[in-house]
Amino acid sequence: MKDIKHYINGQYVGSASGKLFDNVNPANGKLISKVHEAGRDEVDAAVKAAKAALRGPWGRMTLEERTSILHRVADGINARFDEFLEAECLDTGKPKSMASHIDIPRGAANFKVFADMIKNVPTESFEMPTPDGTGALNYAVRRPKGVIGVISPWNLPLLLMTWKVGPALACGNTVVVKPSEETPTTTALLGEVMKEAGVPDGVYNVVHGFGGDSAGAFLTEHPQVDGFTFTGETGTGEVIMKAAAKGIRDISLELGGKNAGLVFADCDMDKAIEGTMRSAFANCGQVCLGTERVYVERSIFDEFVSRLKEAAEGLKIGPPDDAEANLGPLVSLKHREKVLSYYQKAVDDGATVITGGGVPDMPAELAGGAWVQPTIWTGLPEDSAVITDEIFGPCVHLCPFDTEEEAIELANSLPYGLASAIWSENITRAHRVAGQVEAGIIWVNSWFLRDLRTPFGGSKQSGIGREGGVHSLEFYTEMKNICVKL
Ligand SMILES: NC(=O)C1=CN([C@@H]2O[C@H](COP(=O)(O)OP(=O)(O)OC[C@H]3O[C@@H](n4cnc5c(N)ncnc54)[C@H](O)[C@@H]3O)[C@@H](O)[C@H]2O)C=CC1
Ligand SMILES: O=C(O)/C=C/C=C(\O)C(=O)O
Repeated sequence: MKDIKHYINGQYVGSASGKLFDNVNPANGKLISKVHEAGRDEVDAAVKAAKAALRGPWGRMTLEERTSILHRVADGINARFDEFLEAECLDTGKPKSMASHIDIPRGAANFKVFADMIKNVPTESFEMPTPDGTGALNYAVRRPKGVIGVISPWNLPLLLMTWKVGPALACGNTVVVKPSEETPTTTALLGEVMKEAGVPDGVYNVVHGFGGDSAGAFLTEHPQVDGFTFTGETGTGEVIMKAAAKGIRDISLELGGKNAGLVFADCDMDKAIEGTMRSAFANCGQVCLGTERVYVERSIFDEFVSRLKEAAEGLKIGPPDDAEANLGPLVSLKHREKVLSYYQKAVDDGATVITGGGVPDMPAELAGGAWVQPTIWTGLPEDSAVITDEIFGPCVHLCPFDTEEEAIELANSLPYGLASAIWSENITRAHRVAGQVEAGIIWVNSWFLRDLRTPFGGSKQSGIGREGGVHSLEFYTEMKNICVKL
């Protein structure tokens, strides 16, 4: 049985405690590997290696050298594409058809895009008058922030981890990554690619383990980490924020959501159905940008419900290797328990179950997997927990509205503000509504269309800060102003 070790200072090392935990395939419940759980000592060694590497060859490299290495990292991921794909799909159960188009290519792109960006983004400069008439020149330079603690989730493991590691390294930082305990493999594998690409030892470190009282907490409590970037649940974000406050460390938090889709009667129905299918069911509903509540203008409500039902019932549930499958399992049986508890709650709160609501029949070899049916409800009151909580499953509640004002009010009614999808062919309305929905990311007539140069993050309880484009560079660097009296 394969064991997955930490990657510290350029070496794979096991835990001194000998503590290992199981990494289970969610498609069949079988053990994939054993994973070393880091104690405080391994986390300390990783942070110290990262600190030392800042002063080593990495810190002395020219921008050109550093960015060429990051291009080699991207090329290295692509060269081992099938290995990354296999590992990601074993850990998550997601269809290979999806991971080969989204997860793995984005893992490589996250290095290339930010390596190119850091070379091309200017900094500011201001000339100023002085009383003696000679003047002064101010100019800003970027310096790395230091050691960045990266705590990443399980839903898009390689994509979301590299979304942080790519810009952090492009800006000259070093990192200690704590991947989700559910999906450790691709983060571990990336250590090999880093080595092959010539990334100096200590620049990229990985420690495995859980959150509280384990590797995650040990990392956030470590005083030599200079900043933290995290994607995951809002409650976890609060805990990390508290830990970061000690020592005044910077944070970037991309947290939970309960995003609204708004479908107006003047939409292109085919596009709205196709888009809502993806925003409700892609990655088995485990995308923070997904729309678990969709409000549909009353005049097209019945048609929308029946067409979405037909499309959802056409989804093919299956394991990663099934080329026809477009719905994999949830990440774990534990997560399925949570999702199924909301399926039950929906019934208790009086929902009409349009489709799904339970566990599908699967062949015997997949019976131990974390399968759930794609589910559509109508008829729930807006204060039901099914409407107010992030479920993170393949489910959506559909609710009719009568006016644009009502749709906006419904979209804005929750304390989250991550994303929204608006469906309307009336461009004036689309702009007007987009401007009023309280969320960091609004898609009009699309969903999850990503340009990595754009600001990405949530408002309200969906996060603090923005990453993407120059916003990543802002977070991963310290801007220093140099004022020269002429
Ligand atoms: N992308 C997103 O927005 C995600 C949202 N979620 C939501 O969170 C719910 C729970 O899933 P979890 O995996 O438990 O999410 P989580 O937020 O607890 O875990 C995400 C990462 O944070 C780490 N972590 C947890 N507690 C920590 C702590 N005290 N200190 C430092 N690191 C810590 C975990 O080990 C993991 O690497 C899901 O049902 C879903 O609703 C989960 C994963 C991703
Ligand atoms: O950066 C992206 O394109 C995707 C982001 C998705 C999440 O942050 C998520 O699902 O957690």
